[in-house]
Amino acid sequence: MHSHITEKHHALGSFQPTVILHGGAGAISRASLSPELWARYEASLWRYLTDARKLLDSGASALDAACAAATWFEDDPLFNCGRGSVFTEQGTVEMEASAMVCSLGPSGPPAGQIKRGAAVSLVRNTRHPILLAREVLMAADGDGGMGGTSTMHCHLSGRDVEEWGWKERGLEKKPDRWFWTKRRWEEHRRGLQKQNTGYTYDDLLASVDRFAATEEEGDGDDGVDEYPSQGTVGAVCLDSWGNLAVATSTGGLTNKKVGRIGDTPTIGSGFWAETWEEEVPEKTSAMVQARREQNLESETSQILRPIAGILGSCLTLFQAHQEYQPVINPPTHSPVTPHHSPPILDPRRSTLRKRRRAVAMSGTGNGDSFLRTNATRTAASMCRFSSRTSLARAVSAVAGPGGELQQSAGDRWGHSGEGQGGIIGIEIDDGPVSKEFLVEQDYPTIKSSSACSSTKKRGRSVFDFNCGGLFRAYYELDEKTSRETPKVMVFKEGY
Ligand SMILES: NC(=O)C[C@H](N)C(=O)O
Repeated sequence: MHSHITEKHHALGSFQPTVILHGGAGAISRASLSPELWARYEASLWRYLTDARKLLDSGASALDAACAAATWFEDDPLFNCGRGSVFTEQGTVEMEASAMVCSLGPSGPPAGQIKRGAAVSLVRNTRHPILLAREVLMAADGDGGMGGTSTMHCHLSGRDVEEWGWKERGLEKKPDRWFWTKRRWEEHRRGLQKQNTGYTYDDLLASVDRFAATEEEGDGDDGVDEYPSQGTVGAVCLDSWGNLAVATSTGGLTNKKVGRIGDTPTIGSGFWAETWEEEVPEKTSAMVQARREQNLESETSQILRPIAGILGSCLTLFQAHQEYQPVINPPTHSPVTPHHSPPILDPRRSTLRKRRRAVAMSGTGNGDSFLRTNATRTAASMCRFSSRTSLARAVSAVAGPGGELQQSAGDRWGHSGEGQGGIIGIEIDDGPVSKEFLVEQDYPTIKSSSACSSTKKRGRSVFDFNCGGLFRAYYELDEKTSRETPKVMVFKEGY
């Protein structure tokens, strides 16, 4: 089943691999999610989480592991992607997928670095749309019929790219009915209730298939009736070399217009990965810091004492303009406020060093809202342009309660699915900075911080959502024992 691991590396690197998955977000409630149905989601998420982690631990790259996890979801009719995708208004299936990578590792560019991100949309008959997105990501000049500048395209759509995937890249083609599930069909019909024509799922199966029927058929009845489909899937992986990768796959929204493109294949909206370098105060021991401060005090007083009287008020003004870094205040609309104002760091008191950081994210929810807010790049930009902002904080500001997505729905919030969603992600950096420097702590960062005794550097897995639930799976770290435990959740609290 898990046949998409392509690379094995012999020596593992200095990062502790990790993975976080989502299986969709939306107005999920206990009433709509029976214990039996939850048990099925939990089992699938658990299996894909632990299997992806095994791949990473045995040397798979972040891109391989993230794409492999997405293919497992794509074959699982429980989720709205691949087999089990929702129907369009016209009763067709149009899938979308994307992949993106970035790296902190010193060992050269990871797979796909040249292009970094790529996506496909309007995919109808490819068994694993995520593998098609991956092929577009990897396509290089003179390679398999996508020569010239076309190799640099980062979003391809429709029949031609599918044909290329099947013919040039050996991807698997499946007939329409492979993707049709009774559950999605019922959802589709319920959504179109007002125009009910009495056309049934059996009629659908009997209708003209674009291909001859094959031995494999869609999962006719998966026993799931009521739960509204939100199940876009996403996998964010960190491999041992400090590469981050994100893979996202979806059937889109139930009864979407034919031809509608959502956030999943739109770079910066439903997925993003980015690395950068920034200057931060070096983490120094308390003694060194105290000595430095003493020296600074005495230097300052030697210079200033004779002219203190004259310059007094001017100096105050001058210092006010020497603040090291703009502090991003939490958005005023967000109920999430840090308990303390972080101190302003004086560059004269700290040695600056270069720090490399990287983040990768996958979103799920109302894709049009993700498009309108450019959700995932917005969160990355908060981190990038204020080095004091953690990914946990940025994700909450965008996808948490009262955040940017919710705000974007305006008066329509709560009346439709607009604005609803969630984001998962992983953040890594190449070394610690003083705690006071960071504006964070009060956000749902999963305990996986670098502050543990292991010699491996760790990523920080994060998530937040503004709606009833987010199907998610990740590893939680016990800082005392350094043991990591797989965790599968849907609501804020346990099921
Ligand atoms: N369930 C989802 O996440 C749907 C997807 N974001 C879309 O709007 O296409």
